Amino acid sequence: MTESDTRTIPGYTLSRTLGRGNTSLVRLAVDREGEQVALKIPHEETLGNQEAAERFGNEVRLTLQFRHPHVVRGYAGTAFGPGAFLAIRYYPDGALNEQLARIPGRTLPIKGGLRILADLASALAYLHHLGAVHQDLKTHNVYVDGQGRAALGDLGNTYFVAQGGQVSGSPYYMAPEIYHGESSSAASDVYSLGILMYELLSGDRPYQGNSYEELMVSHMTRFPAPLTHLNPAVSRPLSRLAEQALAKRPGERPRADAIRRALLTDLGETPHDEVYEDSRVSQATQDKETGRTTTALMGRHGPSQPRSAPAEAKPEAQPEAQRGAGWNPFKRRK
Ligand SMILES: Nc1ncnc2c1ncn2[C@@H]1O[C@H](COP(=O)(O)OP(=O)(O)OP(=O)(O)O)[C@@H](O)[C@H]1O
Repeated sequence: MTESDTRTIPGYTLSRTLGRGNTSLVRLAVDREGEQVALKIPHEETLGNQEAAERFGNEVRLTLQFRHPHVVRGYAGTAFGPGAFLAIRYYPDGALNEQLARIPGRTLPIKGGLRILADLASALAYLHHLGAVHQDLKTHNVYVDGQGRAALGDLGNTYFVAQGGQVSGSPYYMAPEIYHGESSSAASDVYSLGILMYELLSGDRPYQGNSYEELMVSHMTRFPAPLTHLNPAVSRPLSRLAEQALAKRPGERPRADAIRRALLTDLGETPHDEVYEDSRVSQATQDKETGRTTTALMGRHGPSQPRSAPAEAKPEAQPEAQRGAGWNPFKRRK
């Protein structure tokens, strides 16, 4: 039992633990309106480490700021200090990796997979439209509701390109240029989406490796079989787009919105242009769908300082990469 297990958050009745990540403990809770929410409570070590605390503060700030049906909805939060927390929409089935682990063969019905991917492409197109990059698209950060609609969560590493940010990513999903130590971009998010397309539509991630170095070589030098060969239910145009999303050069990758359109076409729908609400945060706004008041209680935080991004993503700057034993291809490199 840690300090985050015993903390109380004013205004919420806490119940069972939903999960425990590297940054926070996630508890099911009921708010003042009697609605269930997931409460993210940072670990003591997170609050005690400036970089981790800033990442949590960033997640609170951006989750409350962004407004999109396929970005996990934030209801309230405190970004910094001993009372830091984030209240978000509760997903009873947990994260997508946990859902997949319960499905034999880890393979979703084709329409379910296409729908999740279309929702995620829509979320990325929205972030990219705002000039932001997510940097950590993976099944662990995707939440799917009872209707099979997906939302992208975990915005701790998201940053606005114009303001600069620290490069990060998870080895299974990381674009070649990030392995090279270059900056992340909308195109590196699209690469991660390409990996997810293979994962959800073929049942396997396209690049494998038993160490950081093996996985890096795989991302940099190999080319996966066309998706349509692995799953004939995938149309040729979509298969081609998935291959392009995995282009080694960022400039050759399609935009997230083009992938959204192709996915909707495969679902038999006519893709329309998406119109975005103004996402600038107001301190207290009414949520249109739920009527719930969203309150952003923000402590000392602001846009992160521009940093020289690439250095920390370089393999040589990753001690875990050399250790081998602690190797976890899902773990965010930061
Ligand atoms: N909105 C939610 N609804 C239901 N369960 C959730 C929700 N958010 C998180 N969880 C559960 O809590 C676990 C930990 O959450 P998460 O991975 O976001 O933690 P974190 O510490 O913020 O992330 P990281 O480990 O990437 O730093 C998830 O794997 C999931 O099981």
